Amino acid sequence: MRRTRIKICGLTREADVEHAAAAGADAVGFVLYPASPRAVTPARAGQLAQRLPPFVTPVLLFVNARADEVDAGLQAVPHAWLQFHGDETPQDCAALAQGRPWLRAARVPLGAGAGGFDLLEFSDRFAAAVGLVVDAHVPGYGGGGHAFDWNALPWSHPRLGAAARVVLSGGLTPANVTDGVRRVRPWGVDVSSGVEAAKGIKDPAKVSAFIAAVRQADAEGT
Ligand SMILES: O=C(O)c1ccccc1N[C@@H]1O[C@H](COP(=O)(O)O)[C@@H](O)[C@H]1O
Repeated sequence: MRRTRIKICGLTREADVEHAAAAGADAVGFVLYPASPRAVTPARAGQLAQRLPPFVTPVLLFVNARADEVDAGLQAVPHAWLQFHGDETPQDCAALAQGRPWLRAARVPLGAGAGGFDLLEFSDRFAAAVGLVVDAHVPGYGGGGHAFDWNALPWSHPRLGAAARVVLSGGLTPANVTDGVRRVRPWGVDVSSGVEAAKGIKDPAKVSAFIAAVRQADAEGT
């Protein structure tokens, strides 16, 4: 059976970290972007990451961060993966990551079609990324709770390795993620708004429902 990897992002509370891990998340995200309503400091991310059991990966999310800011995050959470969600070039990402695994967010315009966004070109440009978080283009760079047109991109193209590098993101919810996994067949999914009670506050029932909805699509073998 396929097993779509699941990242729950934008955590700010110990209880939410512990629930996400217990419910079956593969990764949790901490937003180190001060302008986000879900922002945490590096020190706080370090405290939260200590609540994770083995094999659940902490991911530090940055938007156009300086090297010293990324360094501070990695000092606080040394085993973290990195997610670059801004305008970083491939060279920026490689330099900032210092050999750590990193993901790069792609931002697909909203509305019908992909609005000129070329996923294959993006994938080639960011060939050194371990994964591409394919998100909607929203103000504030991300976390907007809006889904783009999943039918507009060539997910099964061989240049994407049958979507093996794709993490579907943007406006996912317990109600739509089963359909998203069926259509895209991504390696993973990433969610923030769709499992929240309020910005930065996760709803445990929504987190559990989201993970169950992903597993439903997995069980269908699609
Ligand atoms: O969560 C944020 O506040 C955020 C801010 C800046 C960049 C990215 C952010 N979050 C990421 O956005 C996507 C989609 O989120 P949503 O599910 O639509 O709310 C996801 O990768 C978040 O990690």
